[in-house]
Amino acid sequence: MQEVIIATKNAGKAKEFERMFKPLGYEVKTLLDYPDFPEVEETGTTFEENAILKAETVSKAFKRMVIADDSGLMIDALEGRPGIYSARYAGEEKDDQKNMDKVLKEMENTPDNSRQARFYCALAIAAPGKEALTVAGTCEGFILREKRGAHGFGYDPIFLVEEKRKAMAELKPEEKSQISHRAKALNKLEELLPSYLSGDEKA
Ligand SMILES: O=c1nc[nH]c2c1ncn2[C@H]1C[C@H](O)[C@@H](COP(=O)(O)OP(=O)(O)OP(=O)(O)O)O1
Ligand SMILES: [Mg+2]
Repeated sequence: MQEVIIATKNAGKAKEFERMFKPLGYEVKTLLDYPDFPEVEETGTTFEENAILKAETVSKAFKRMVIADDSGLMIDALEGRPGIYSARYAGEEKDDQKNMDKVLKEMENTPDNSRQARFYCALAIAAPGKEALTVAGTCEGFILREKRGAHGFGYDPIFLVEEKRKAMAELKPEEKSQISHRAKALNKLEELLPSYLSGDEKA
């Protein structure tokens, strides 16, 4: 089976990429398979910049084609926060429960009709000798008032998926990987991949 390297140390993302790449005939390797590889610092100001940083750093080190994911939750009532700071919203330890608790607290007094939010996923692909390319996907929804469901990772328990009327964490993994921001971005990447690999980057 062909192999694809995803520049992530996030186990939740790794599982989702495994599920999404399997039908395409790819075995997924992530940085969890290379625990000594240092975490890439996310110094960019956009999801796209951070995804490129991660993809290019790992691609240069491995001399291989690499895909990276930078993603997060954007809440209208919080002017787009936590945004690119989603992973460390409640501190350096990247604790999903603490991050969700902080959001729930900040949204305590936000009325039901003002709780719109979206997940955003930027994927970057980098390969030796090629300029990196990015695509993005979003998933629309609302911030719940308490955690619901046990699937997924990150902010999934407090995010009501608009088209499903269920918390993201209540969706089975196969359902999430049909409708998620990550799935939509990956669909776009799939379309662009042949021309990227053949070197015709403008196509
Ligand atoms: O489908 C999702 N469902 C719930 N939460 C999600 C999702 N997608 C991203 N998120 C949240 C998790 C984390 O708080 C942040 C990603 O931060 P982000 O820097 O991209 O990932 P990370 O540091 O965990 O791993 P890495 O950089 O090694 O890929 O957004
Ligand atoms: Mg990160």
